[in-house]
Amino acid sequence: MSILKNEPTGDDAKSASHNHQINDLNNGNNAQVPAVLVESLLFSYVASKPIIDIKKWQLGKSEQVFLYGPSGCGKSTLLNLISGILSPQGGKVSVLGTDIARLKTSKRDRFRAQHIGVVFQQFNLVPYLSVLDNIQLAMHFANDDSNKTDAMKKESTKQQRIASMLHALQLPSDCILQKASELSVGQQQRVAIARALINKPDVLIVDEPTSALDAAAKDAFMQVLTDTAISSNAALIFVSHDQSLARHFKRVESLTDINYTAAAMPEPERRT
Ligand SMILES: Nc1ncnc2c1ncn2[C@@H]1O[C@H](COP(=O)(O)OP(=O)(O)OP(=O)(O)O)[C@@H](O)[C@H]1O
Repeated sequence: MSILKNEPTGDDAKSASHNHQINDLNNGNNAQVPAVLVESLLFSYVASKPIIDIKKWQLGKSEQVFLYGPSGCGKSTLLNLISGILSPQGGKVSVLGTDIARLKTSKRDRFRAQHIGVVFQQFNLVPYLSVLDNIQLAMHFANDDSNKTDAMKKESTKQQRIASMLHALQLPSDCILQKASELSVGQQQRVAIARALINKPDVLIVDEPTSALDAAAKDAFMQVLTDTAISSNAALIFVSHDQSLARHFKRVESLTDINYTAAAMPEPERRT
């Protein structure tokens, strides 16, 4: 599925903005800089109950990891820290060398839109919008007005790019104008991947979106997800409690092994 790398796009604008931002911030275009680096990370929702305590964890550029752990061990919390939705009380998360929590809100939102793609458990598609509009919304948030090129502005180019992405994800071309709510669960998952990848993120974060699928559909979803992440050159963090999905990954880790707090928590699933 090399089309994701070859289609005509507003990439010039994106990479100019990308390089400028990364050079400015922390020299993140250096191949040595990991996609994600977690150092001495501490987070709690309430002071007396720390949820995340990770000394060091990292993910290389284009690397794929399966991170599993029981319900409540902090998987979604960690993903929210990595994507800058939550800010830690201690330590830091660097994405491409940038300490995302230290960016001002508007820069953080732009950085997230340009460099991080997220597929949520519930997909978070806008149900009454078409597939096209759902994906264009993500493109809009990543758009850097100061670096817009004519190509990026052209509606037809955007639509062509979305159509290529949907094709790569094996979605029928006529679904592009359908409302998200009219699609099957499996189709919605693929649209959620398309939306997460449309801005060519450096890091793709996927939070257990397979629970509604049967075994065969899960396998097909995992295959298309990992293939698309590879062809997009995105590092992939996939979290789940379902260890049967681990076989799709070379790197498999338990969050309870890297998170001191989770390891110390009395989880019902580990007591049995
Ligand atoms: N907004 C919040 N305020 C307070 N506590 C929270 C909040 N969100 C999550 N928690 C708690 O933090 C812990 C970790 O939650 P989190 O959602 O990260 O776990 P998870 O591993 O993703 O779980 P699941 O697999 O069920 O989605 C849980 O004990 C949860 O109750």
